[in-house]
Amino acid sequence: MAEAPAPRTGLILSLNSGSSSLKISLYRLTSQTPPEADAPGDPVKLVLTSAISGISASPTFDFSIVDPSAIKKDARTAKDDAAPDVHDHTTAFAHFLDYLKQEADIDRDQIVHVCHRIVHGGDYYTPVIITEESYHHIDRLSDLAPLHNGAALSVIEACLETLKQANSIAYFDTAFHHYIPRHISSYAIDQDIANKKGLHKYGFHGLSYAFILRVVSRHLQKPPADTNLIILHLGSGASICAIQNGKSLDTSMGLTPVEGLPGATRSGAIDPTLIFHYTHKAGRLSHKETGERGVGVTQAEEILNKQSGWRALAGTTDFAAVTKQRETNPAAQLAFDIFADRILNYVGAYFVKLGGNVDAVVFSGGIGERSVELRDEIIRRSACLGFAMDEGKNKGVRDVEGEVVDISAHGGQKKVLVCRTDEQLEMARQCALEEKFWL
Ligand SMILES: Nc1ncnc2c1ncn2[C@@H]1O[C@H](COP(=O)(O)OP(=O)(O)O)[C@@H](O)[C@H]1O
Ligand SMILES: CC(=O)OP(=O)(O)O
Ligand SMILES: [Mg+2]
Repeated sequence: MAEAPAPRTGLILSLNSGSSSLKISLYRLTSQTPPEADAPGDPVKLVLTSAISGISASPTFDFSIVDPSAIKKDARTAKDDAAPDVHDHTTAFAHFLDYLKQEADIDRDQIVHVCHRIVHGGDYYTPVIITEESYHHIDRLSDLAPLHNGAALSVIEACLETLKQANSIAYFDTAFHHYIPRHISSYAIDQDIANKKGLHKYGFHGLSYAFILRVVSRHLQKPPADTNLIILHLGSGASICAIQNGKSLDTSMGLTPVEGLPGATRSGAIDPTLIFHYTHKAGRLSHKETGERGVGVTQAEEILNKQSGWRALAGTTDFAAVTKQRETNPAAQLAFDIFADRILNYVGAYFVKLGGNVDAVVFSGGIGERSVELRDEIIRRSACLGFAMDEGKNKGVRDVEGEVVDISAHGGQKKVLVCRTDEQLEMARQCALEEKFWL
């Protein structure tokens, strides 16, 4: 007789090191027995959530306990929104651990797995437990994601030190894009060199796209494998993905997250030779602090990743401020207009690539979920593709309540949706369902 699987207990901590934020969620398993992958409901239940935003500008801190049984009796009542002692992902994580100790009735030893969002996985396409080998693999890719991999590794190091009993597991943004057809993921360069050095489109925000595909297809009452979408993930880093029959067909980011749309501090796509006219020191190593772990990047990479985007155009990394300042500040108007223009380039191209077979255009990410003005601009200007939005519904969505909100105009041929993405839940869910992590 087959042996019954061991009961599963414990907590899963999910950490999402974004370029401007550290988002953290803690979950309990909903069942001690292994759930089916297609079972309704989530295999995990949220206990608490925390976010440190604006990490390198003016950090703010949010901490909220969802499960009342996890609230500590003598919790301090003051909850600081500013986090002056935070200046990078390591100090952000330390700030969270301090709050966890003070506010939550949680035995840290119950945390069995810590899921880490790793932006660049190179040729790793499935989640891996952090070992010396996988750690060095991620480290070697740091210069292909200079705002991300190093920051995530610093948080991994802190976890290995403070949560010794837990496995640290890496989940890769790049995995979702693994099956992009070769003629779309290849650059028109010497293929021997491209293959030897892994120079192709990887694509990012994959955990977000996986989450959105799942909840939007459920909302549309279609199997994911029959769902076709144009998803806009617009945050400090912004990208767009064309989903055909539940798979990534194309996405705007490339070898690195700098390709495609501009962002808070990133240029987005430029003529690749521009950088040599911008500075004659493009290839030299940057003398500036190159991230928490001092990853060596060139001046070109420093300029295109950290000194461009809204920061360079409008003097702020906050797109809400860019939007607000438009009336009085032409530089802010230019930043807004450039973003809208580049987004429209992809909406048009992906609509054509999908042969017009698009169930919905979906807005997500910090900007996509909150900017009434940007959604209005994009949908108004893509009306020729059959998208139409209800102005009242659009204005009503400041913060998405629930996972998906339909803001389409009545009678519109194609749906316009806003989806609150949740990369932490996507990782925790995959972790709970992955048998090999629970043996
Ligand atoms: N009300 C708002 N209107 C427009 N943009 C906003 C608003 N609130 C937040 N944002 C933008 O969202 C960005 C954060 O996006 P998010 O996806 O959470 O970040 P990250 O890229 O670090 O994961 C902020 O930098 C800010 O520009
Ligand atoms: C890939 C990327 O740019 O991620 P984020 O938007 O979280 O910084
Ligand atoms: Mg993000």
